[in-house]
Amino acid sequence: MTTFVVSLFLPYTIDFHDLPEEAPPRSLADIGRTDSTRNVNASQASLLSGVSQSPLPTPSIAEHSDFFSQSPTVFTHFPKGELKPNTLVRSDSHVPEGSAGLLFNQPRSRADPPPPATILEYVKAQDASRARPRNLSPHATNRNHRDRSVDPRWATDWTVVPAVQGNGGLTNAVRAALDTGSMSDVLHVGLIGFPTDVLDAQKKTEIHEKLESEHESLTVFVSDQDYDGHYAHYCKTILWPVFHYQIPDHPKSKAFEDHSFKYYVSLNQAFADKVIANYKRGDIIWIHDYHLLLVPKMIREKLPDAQIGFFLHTAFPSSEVFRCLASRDQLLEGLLGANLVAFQIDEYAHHFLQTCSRILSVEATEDGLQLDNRFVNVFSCPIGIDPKALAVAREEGDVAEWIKKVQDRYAGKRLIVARDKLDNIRGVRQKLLAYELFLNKYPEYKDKVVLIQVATSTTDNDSLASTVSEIVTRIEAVHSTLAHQPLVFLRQDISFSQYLALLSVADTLMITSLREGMNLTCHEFVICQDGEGSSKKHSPVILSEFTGSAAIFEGTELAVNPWDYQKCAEAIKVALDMPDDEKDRRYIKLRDIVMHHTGESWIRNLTEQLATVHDEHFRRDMMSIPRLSHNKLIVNYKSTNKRLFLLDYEGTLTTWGNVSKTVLASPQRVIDALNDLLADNRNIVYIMSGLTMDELEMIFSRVPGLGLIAENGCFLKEARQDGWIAFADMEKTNKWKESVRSILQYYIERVENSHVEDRRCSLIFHYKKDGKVDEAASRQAGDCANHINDACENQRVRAIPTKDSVIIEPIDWDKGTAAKYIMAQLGEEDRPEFLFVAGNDRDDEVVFRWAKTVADEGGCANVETVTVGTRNTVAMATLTQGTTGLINVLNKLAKL
Ligand SMILES: O=P(O)(O)OC[C@H]1O[C@H](O[C@H]2O[C@H](CO)[C@@H](O)[C@H](O)[C@H]2O)[C@H](O)[C@@H](O)[C@@H]1O
Repeated sequence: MTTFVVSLFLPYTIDFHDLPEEAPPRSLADIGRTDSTRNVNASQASLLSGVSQSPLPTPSIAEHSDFFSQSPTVFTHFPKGELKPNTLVRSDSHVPEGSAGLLFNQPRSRADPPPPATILEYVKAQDASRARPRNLSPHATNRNHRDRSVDPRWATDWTVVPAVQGNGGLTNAVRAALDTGSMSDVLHVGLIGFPTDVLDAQKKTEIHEKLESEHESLTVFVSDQDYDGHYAHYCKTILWPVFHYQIPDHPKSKAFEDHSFKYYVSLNQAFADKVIANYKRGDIIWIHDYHLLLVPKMIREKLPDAQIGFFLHTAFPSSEVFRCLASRDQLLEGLLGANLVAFQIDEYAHHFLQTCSRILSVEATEDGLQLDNRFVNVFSCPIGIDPKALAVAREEGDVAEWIKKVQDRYAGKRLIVARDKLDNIRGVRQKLLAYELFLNKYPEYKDKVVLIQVATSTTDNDSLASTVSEIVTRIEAVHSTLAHQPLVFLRQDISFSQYLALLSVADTLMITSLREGMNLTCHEFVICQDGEGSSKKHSPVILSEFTGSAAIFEGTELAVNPWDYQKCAEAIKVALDMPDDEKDRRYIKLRDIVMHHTGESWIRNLTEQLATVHDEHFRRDMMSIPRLSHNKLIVNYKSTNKRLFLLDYEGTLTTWGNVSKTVLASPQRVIDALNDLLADNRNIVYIMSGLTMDELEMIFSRVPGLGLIAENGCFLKEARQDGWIAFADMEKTNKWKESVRSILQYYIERVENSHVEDRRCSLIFHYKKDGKVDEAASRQAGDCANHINDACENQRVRAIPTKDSVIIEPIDWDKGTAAKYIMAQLGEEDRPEFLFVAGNDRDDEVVFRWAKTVADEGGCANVETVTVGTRNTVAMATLTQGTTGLINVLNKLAKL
């Protein structure tokens, strides 16, 4: 049994080391590196050898950069500088887009340049392309076009090296799970991290084979156009900002049109095809992150029984933000191909449930989403780090040396450290503004504190970079003196050893992301702060409340709202002034959390959860639910003297129609079957229904002794008794109805031909128009259900969207609670020896579940639950002949 770990980038890439290096791309300067960064320069070398020390008490910013510019080659990305496959990497890798090729010798993209940034230019380009003669290749007139043909120079020597880009947290978690045996037989599926148009077919085959046979990796090859269009354009320009609450609506934004969605689809399809071609029955498929949202559905279409899990590493926004995406339906439907969709924290899972219920009008429950013929479980499970491997890495290589160097260089200073990718979501601008405010507000700290901010740049964020530069310059101009610079702003990455050293000596770590799925840097900080004697720090973490990590740190961090500069400035002061005993108290809890939520336990939880839900889905699948065995039923019926029947009405004993339109007289054969059953006084029979008490009385007036459950469990007429029992408190009911009615009024005004049906204990919002449901109406209905669920949470009511209505009913009373009551009333003496439950719909599942508990707990020896519907169910048996089949069964029993 193989586990496919499907994520955009493989944990490996290729270095074509013997080849003359490719010319750097135009954006190189933006990335903040030059080609010389591949070599250690003289001053860095002398610094590294420890020969040179700055003559100034504290160095200038440029010298600070020199101080940290150890040897920015690929080796500095790994502990001990080893290029060992499966090595530990930084969890939040933050490798700037397109920069991996600067570390290794790798081809550049042959794809056409991106569409112009402004709408105006885009329209001009479109017009020009339309005016082009038909028989001419569009590339022939494109001056920027790069030659797409293969280049024989790349048929050179190459080696497999660990990748620096991709999801470091995932790589570390898989490695830890393999080490501990929580996982075995893994097959990674992904890109090798650079554009491959330039490689010939033979080279691609060689690479594919080597990675498959020696590194358990299946390489997905896509065209450079798909690669760029998918990653740089759709993922980075549209999905990434939206998933982090930034709607790209600036007129200059390239996201004005989803021109790149087609590349997203195409790359997702290539991933799905690769998995499908290599899948064997019983394999497990895990798909990771926002780059591959469509893959679950694409795989499900070809492998209906496969065990598919999806984990989203980023945040998932509120439905109000998600709905701005033009391809929102396809993206959600893509995810719903999985058996399990998992998120870092409950908040994101909740947003996803709400978004699906709102946009796709599907029923959301606490556990997941009920689709027409399948259930998709939704779950949250935070990723973590590998604390053991990190602790070992801290003891190795030149980490101790760097700790010493940093301590010496900043002796007597309090250090605030941070390492972020310089993109809009990391809140670096906000952090600098808060720090500036701190320096202004608390001048007594000016000479005592240094913020070391490592900002790994992105390729395409000129405006953010210049805003940040302005703030850096201002802080320097106002607060730096000849002897002290309170800000060290590094526009390039530091080595792994320096990173561990900085985290070890810091007096606080400051993370101010505006949104972030998790943020594993602060987990790594916690581990680095541990130690004995003088190496023990236990410094606090200042952490944005908008990160997943803040949700699991339970207040042991100093939580901040990054937009609240005053509070952020105060948090810095609190962190620096914190007494040791409080530091220790917070630290011990933080460490427990980080040690508990590890990458390895994350994999274990996800694997277990997926196996459980897949098994459940498989059992629920109609194909695997056995047909009702008439023989067994007859034998059990004949051998028992106390029998209880709970029979759903609409859709089970009579053909399904809208609740309000069900014919108020039941077919004679139903009446006859029920009367025949009741003729045997060893039988107790109940009808379960959404209809009102009056409606049921009218329909079953000719079946004396029949028990009735009205309005889905809110009212009960006990078998062979007169009068009704009301479970719901009518005063409370009238109160919630009043609030719900006012919400419904808003939707009635907006949805043509909609109306509200008022039942005693429930309200039904009907929105079917001329027998059809239009898309806009069903979207409004989804909104309506969410609106009610949010607003009336405390009133114990829920709104459930169905295909043509929204049912608003109490949470505390349902058919299951009525069934439980009936059983309790029968008492020990009359406890049934035979229990038969029949239903067809969502609201019957609670009764099936209750009956199963009765059987499991030994409350009844012969329990049979049967569904006449086609939905997923927990019922033990199915009756494919529908209502007719059920009536035949009842007739048969009555005649025995
Ligand atoms: O920049 P990308 O190649 O598109 O990848 C996105 C980011 O992936 C990783 O971060 C995500 O996963 C982390 C671990 O689950 C989580 O902490 C973070 O919040 C997620 O965004 C990677 O660490 C980042 O460098 C990438 O930018």
